[in-house]
Amino acid sequence: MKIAVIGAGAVGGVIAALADRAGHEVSVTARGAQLDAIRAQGLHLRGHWGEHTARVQASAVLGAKPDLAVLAVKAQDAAAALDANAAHLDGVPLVVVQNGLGGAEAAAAHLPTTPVVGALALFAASYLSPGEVEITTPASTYLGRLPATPDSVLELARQTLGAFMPVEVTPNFTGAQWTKLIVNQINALPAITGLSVQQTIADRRLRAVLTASMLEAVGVARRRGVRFETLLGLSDPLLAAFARAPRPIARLLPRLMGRRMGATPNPGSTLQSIRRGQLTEIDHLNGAVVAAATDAGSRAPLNAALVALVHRVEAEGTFLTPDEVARAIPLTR
Ligand SMILES: NC(=O)C1=CN([C@@H]2O[C@H](COP(=O)(O)OP(=O)(O)OC[C@H]3O[C@@H](n4cnc5c(N)ncnc54)[C@H](OP(=O)(O)O)[C@@H]3O)[C@@H](O)[C@H]2O)C=CC1
Ligand SMILES: CC(C)(CO)C(=O)C(=O)O
Repeated sequence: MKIAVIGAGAVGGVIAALADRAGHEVSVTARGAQLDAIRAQGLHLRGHWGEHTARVQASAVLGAKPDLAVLAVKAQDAAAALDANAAHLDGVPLVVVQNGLGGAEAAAAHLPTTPVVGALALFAASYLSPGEVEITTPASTYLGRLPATPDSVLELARQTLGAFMPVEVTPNFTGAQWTKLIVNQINALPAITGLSVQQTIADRRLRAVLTASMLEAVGVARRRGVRFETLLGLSDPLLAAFARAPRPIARLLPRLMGRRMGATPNPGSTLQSIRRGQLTEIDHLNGAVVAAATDAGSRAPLNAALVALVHRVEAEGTFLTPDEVARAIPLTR
């Protein structure tokens, strides 16, 4: 099958390399040093799903219509990437792999003649040098149909991707987006401190901030009537118990999440953008919690403070120490 991946970074690079290893005819779009490296020496995958060098067709924009396309750019780049490739996406099933709320829905609204499947990657991947992608934690990718997407398109995506990577389908995609957004509360602190996800969770001061921001995000979701989908060990009843638990008990949940992530250092996708000197996706992660709170007539001050600190690091290029974070985000409990 002809599979195109738009945005062959960490997640897109993994999917493209796995599709190539499975024998598909793969084309990717990329830019800058990543495009040059893929053209010159292929796309090299390593980590939990083995080693593979994929010699794929690489360009700045797609040159032909594929049978299935995957969009794997950060949220802030999605509209421009869709516009640039729109000529070859008309009627083509498109899997949108994006954290945050509403990425798949926005893509579907942007390209009304393209049937869209939403996807949440639960695996963790790093792209820290051009042409090299690494799986740091293996896990499934959850797929969900949008209201206007035919079942046959979801089934095509499930069968095609599921043949070379672990895939699950959920009927509660909104709930899955919210559970993943709770998991992605882990993204901001590594971007602020330069520490890995595992180091962040191991630090008592940072774990306290993380727990508090997760509790705030769970509260916002509840006020909006969200039923969390079960993923990565987080379920609706578990998150309800987390919200009710005394704070020292609640702080065990990030520890559990860290343990599930394993020992390979995971910078998270937001710190990876900082390390590459790029703007981050934070407005679509903690920023989405702030927007959802505002929509529900309430506030999410901790999530807003984390967004502001990530923007400060983007602008100044200097990480904060855990003590500086604790001073910048004083907790009442
Ligand atoms: N990394 C991870 O572990 C996980 C990430 N996610 C989510 O998946 C999505 C993708 O993240 P991730 O793979 O980490 O991001 P990356 O930044 O690693 O990859 C995106 C790639 O797309 C490129 N790109 C952006 N716009 C265009 C364009 N118009 N044309 C061609 N290439 C383009 C980027 O180039 P450039 O580098 O120049 O910006 C980059 O190489 C995000 O929503 C993220 O939150 C979900 C689960 C895990
Ligand atoms: C869950 C996590 C942190 C995995 O790396 C992720 O989704 C991200 O980095 O954006």
